[in-house]
Amino acid sequence: MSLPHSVRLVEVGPRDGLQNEKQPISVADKVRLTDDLTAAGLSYVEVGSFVSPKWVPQMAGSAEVFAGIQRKPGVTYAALAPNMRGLEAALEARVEEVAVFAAASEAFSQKNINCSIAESLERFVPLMEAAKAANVRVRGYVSCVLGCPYDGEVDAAQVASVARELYAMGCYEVSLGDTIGTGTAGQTRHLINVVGREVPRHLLAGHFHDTYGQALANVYASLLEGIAVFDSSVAGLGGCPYAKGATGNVATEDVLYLLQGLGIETGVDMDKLIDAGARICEVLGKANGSRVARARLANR
Ligand SMILES: CC(C)(COP(=O)([O-])OP(=O)([O-])OC[C@H]1O[C@@H](n2cnc3c(N)ncnc32)[C@H](O)[C@@H]1OP(=O)([O-])[O-])[C@@H](O)C(=O)NCCC(=O)NCCSC(=O)C[C@@](C)(O)CC(=O)[O-]
Repeated sequence: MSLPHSVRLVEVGPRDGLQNEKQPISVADKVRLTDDLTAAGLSYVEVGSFVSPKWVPQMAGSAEVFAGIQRKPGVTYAALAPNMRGLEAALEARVEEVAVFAAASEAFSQKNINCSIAESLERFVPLMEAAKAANVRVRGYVSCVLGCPYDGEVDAAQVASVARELYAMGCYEVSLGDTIGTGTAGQTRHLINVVGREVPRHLLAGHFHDTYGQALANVYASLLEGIAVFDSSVAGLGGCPYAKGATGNVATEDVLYLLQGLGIETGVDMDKLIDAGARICEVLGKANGSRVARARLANR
């Protein structure tokens, strides 16, 4: 299969990247991060989550963040919503798209959203109907597609089954999450082949965490399988509360560098993106998780 001509980057830094940070981060800093990312040319940003603040305290101020951002035409500002309550809050905050999230492993589903996989899918049905009535598109996530911190190996057929359910209930795209970053390129290609029998490949996205340093290889393996949408996080922000030692998502700067080298269009400006990552790392007092950003910043 030939490589795609263009790729859509789904920037998840303000949500997946920040959700596990223990230190307080001001609404102003979250707003600035989102605005910096869209100024760099990113056309899709997951800004926050409308989940229980007891479960994810860092996302509690998402409505305020949505109220503060400068909405640019052509940019989609999205958020997670796990249930009807989350959807209602998201609609009130004028979220343009929501994402529901299920898991391919039972143990992770219980730990993350306190219910079984089947229960989570049932819970999404009224949410999907209400979102459709409000003219809001819904993206679906499947977590633990290449391994679970509790159950270990995850069968690709199980991932395909959950992805098929999300697609059948109306998710316009299904993002496959290697939550603990243990997957390899060979496993990724196999996964896409199996899931691709249930959901058309052009409606699949790759969401790779970099815990084992395999994320960029997995992005490339996915490109070879015809995937053209990738979730990534500026400066490689993030972690996973359920996987000790987990790092963040693949860094947006590193994915952009890979894509530029392949001549694949994204519409993102590397220098502005690096500035956005450098700024939020300064706010967090954290090292930059992007190898490309570190190299470029050292040479400025
Ligand atoms: C799903 C629930 C709510 C179930 O949580 P629960 O405790 O089973 O639900 P509940 O209905 O009994 O509600 C418990 C409390 O939360 C409140 N509540 C209930 N819903 C909401 C809501 N929407 N917004 C605000 N508050 C809410 C509700 O009102 C109640 O408040 P209380 O009466 O105790 O004061 C909870 O488990 C939860 O919020 N989980 C979120 C977990 C999460 O956000 N995880 C991170 C995102 S997923 C991810 O990162 C993976 C991904 C997507 O990136 C892909 C990958 O890498 O794998």
